[in-house]
Amino acid sequence: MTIHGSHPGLPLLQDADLQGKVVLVRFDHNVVKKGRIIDPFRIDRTLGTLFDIVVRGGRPILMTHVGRPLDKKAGVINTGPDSAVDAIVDYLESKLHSRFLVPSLPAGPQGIQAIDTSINLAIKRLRAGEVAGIYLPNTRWFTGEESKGPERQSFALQLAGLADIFVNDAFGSWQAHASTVDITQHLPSYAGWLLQAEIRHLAEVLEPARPFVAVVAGAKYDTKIGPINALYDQVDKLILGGVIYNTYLCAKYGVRIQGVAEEDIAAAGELVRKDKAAGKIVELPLIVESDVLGRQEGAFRTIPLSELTPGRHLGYVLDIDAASFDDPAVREALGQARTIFVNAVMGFTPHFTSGSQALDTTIDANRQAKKLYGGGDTLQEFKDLCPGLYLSVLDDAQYYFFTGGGSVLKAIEERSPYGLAPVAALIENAKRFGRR
Ligand SMILES: Nc1ncnc2c1ncn2[C@@H]1O[C@H](COP(=O)(O)OP(=O)(O)O)[C@@H](O)[C@H]1O
Ligand SMILES: O=C(OP(=O)(O)O)[C@H](O)COP(=O)(O)O
Repeated sequence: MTIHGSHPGLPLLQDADLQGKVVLVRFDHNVVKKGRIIDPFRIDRTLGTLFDIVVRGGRPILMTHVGRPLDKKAGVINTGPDSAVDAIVDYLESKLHSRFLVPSLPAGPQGIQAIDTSINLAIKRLRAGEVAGIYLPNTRWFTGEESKGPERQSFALQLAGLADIFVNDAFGSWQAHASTVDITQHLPSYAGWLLQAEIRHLAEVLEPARPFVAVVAGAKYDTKIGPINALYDQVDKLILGGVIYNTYLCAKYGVRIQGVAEEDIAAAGELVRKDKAAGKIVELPLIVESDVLGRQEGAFRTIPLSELTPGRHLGYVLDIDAASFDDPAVREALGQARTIFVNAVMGFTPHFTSGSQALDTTIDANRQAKKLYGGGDTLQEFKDLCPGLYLSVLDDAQYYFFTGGGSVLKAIEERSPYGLAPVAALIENAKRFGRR
């Protein structure tokens, strides 16, 4: 098996017979913040799959998750307009000049319990060609999507009942949920065009030209700390920022930073221990402390790491000072690299953006490295902060933009794209349905 070609057991959309079939397709259109599309890049990358399905006679039912509406502590799913798919549907309708139906399903505090029979009329209209597609509500609004109880199986079965075929084109959605994994137990399932392309490009981070430098920052500490620990073993240098860096600094220097939980500091301890022996982490030496969770003149300041004495309590740490990228060790790491993977929003957006901007321009100055970016917010920041650079490198062979950041980290942790649970589920499905 090689990751340059596709896994021989991966069922491919191009091999599916779609004529007259209802095709349930899972995308990662998770690009909506507070009800508005921030950057449609992830949607645009899936239009080829949608076109292919329709052109070959398939009738599509689309689905995606948006945000993280499940409040794990309260056990409540927030089904408000902020995490609705409506903005995605508006975008598709204006881009494709087509109409999509969004079924309205009743939701309680635990989300949507079931797909009721009102969907049948929508499917009838879909089959009759009266609408271009159906777009289901946010998958994470359904009780069963992330549940560990029987609701999960029942949601997967209800989804399967809507369609003849399942297609996964949601590279960014690596978490094993009902709409990415369990559904494959019930329908013949295939990898879409985007998923296939992303898997091919993963070879560049799984078998990288060295030195290989990863820059990881942002806010999703809970799901990224495990993969970062594994990533550490495979990189030559690691640069951290954002909330992830804050937890590392607490563990390393014995300081406390406002908003950083004790259990997160404990989890970062493993990284600190590893780095004592291997010394791969290149520290950004200047951090920005703020008294408020926002930007207020006079309320924030730059602190050098040399002032982090044990026991010191800092306020919020909300950015990396851009001058950190003039540090010789940082310049050397980013300047000498042959492969750079970036899943890194360096500061608390939209208030603090200097760190991310300095990162992007420093990386671009390395003309020999392959530069691979991944992550919804990471790409959006790149585009917003360096619009000229972003446009000029979109078709540059030295750059590649993945539609998921956590997915790339997870694949590195698994050392293979086929270790991603939704991809493994497709391979299992092909065996079960006897197609490979
Ligand atoms: N120091 C910080 N404190 C709080 N939030 C931060 C900090 N640094 C970055 N962030 C936030 O991290 C988010 C991006 O993180 P994440 O979702 O993990 O990135 P991506 O979508 O690129 O994978 C942004 O909303 C940004 O505001
Ligand atoms: O935005 C996403 O991931 P990313 O921020 O790591 O790129 C994906 O939609 C996955 O979202 P999740 O991390 O809430 O499962």
